[in-house]
Amino acid sequence: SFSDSAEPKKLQLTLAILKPDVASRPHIVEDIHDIIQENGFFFVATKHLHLRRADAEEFYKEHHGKFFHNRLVNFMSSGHIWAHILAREDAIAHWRKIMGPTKVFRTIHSDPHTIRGRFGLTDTRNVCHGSDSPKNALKEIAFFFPEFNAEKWYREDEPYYHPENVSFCSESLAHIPVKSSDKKN
Ligand SMILES: Nc1ncnc2c1ncn2[C@@H]1O[C@H](COP(=O)(O)OP(=O)(O)OP(=O)(O)O)[C@@H](O)[C@H]1O
Ligand SMILES: O=c1ccn([C@@H]2O[C@H](COP(=O)(O)OP(=O)(O)O)[C@@H](O)[C@H]2O)c(=O)[nH]1
Ligand SMILES: [Mg+2]
Repeated sequence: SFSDSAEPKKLQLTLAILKPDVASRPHIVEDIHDIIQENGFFFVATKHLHLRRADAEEFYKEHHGKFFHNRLVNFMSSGHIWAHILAREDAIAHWRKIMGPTKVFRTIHSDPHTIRGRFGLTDTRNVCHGSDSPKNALKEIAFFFPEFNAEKWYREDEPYYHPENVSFCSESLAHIPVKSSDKKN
């Protein structure tokens, strides 16, 4: 049954961001949300927000001192973004694969059918972000969704995330699992 918590955990969580270059273009956001669903990801939670400069500094502090750091932080705090907790088997690697390589000026030639290859503007304004390791995924999820308890999610929700057992709420941009206690038999 779906609720057997002894089942091995199948889904991995990652943090995806749609950056200000695309977040300001609703039709592209819709296309990317469709691509995410077509690739078998579940939307666990979504926020539409505007980072303050200091928050963008904090989020990208691993890049402090690099030549692109200042423009990256300015860019990331220049407008609204979408933050998504996504779940899928191998979510971290798969999301980065469909995003495509970082540098858009190369990616438009090498991987034109990836998300960055299709929609990217420049090496900075490159559409999207994806966590690069399980440890960073949890850190980044906590940054944007401090109220989200990953341990509790794995315990109470992950077993219910099956394609035939979730409904997509387009208002909140989240897949809502149907738990057996909610089902009217
Ligand atoms: N050479 C560069 N020139 C301009 N901007 C860059 C360059 N390298 C990276 N950036 C910007 O900094 C971000 C973070 O760089 P990083 O090396 O972590 O790439 P990434 O992991 O592919 O991207 P992200 O962390 O946003 O998912 C990039 O997504 C891009 O916006
Ligand atoms: O000191 C520098 C500054 C820029 N670039 C490159 O210059 C290009 C344009 O920068 P970017 O894509 O960040 O443009 P922006 O979005 O800032 O207009 C990119 O290929 C960067 O990697 C570089 O190699 N060294
Ligand atoms: Mg990165």
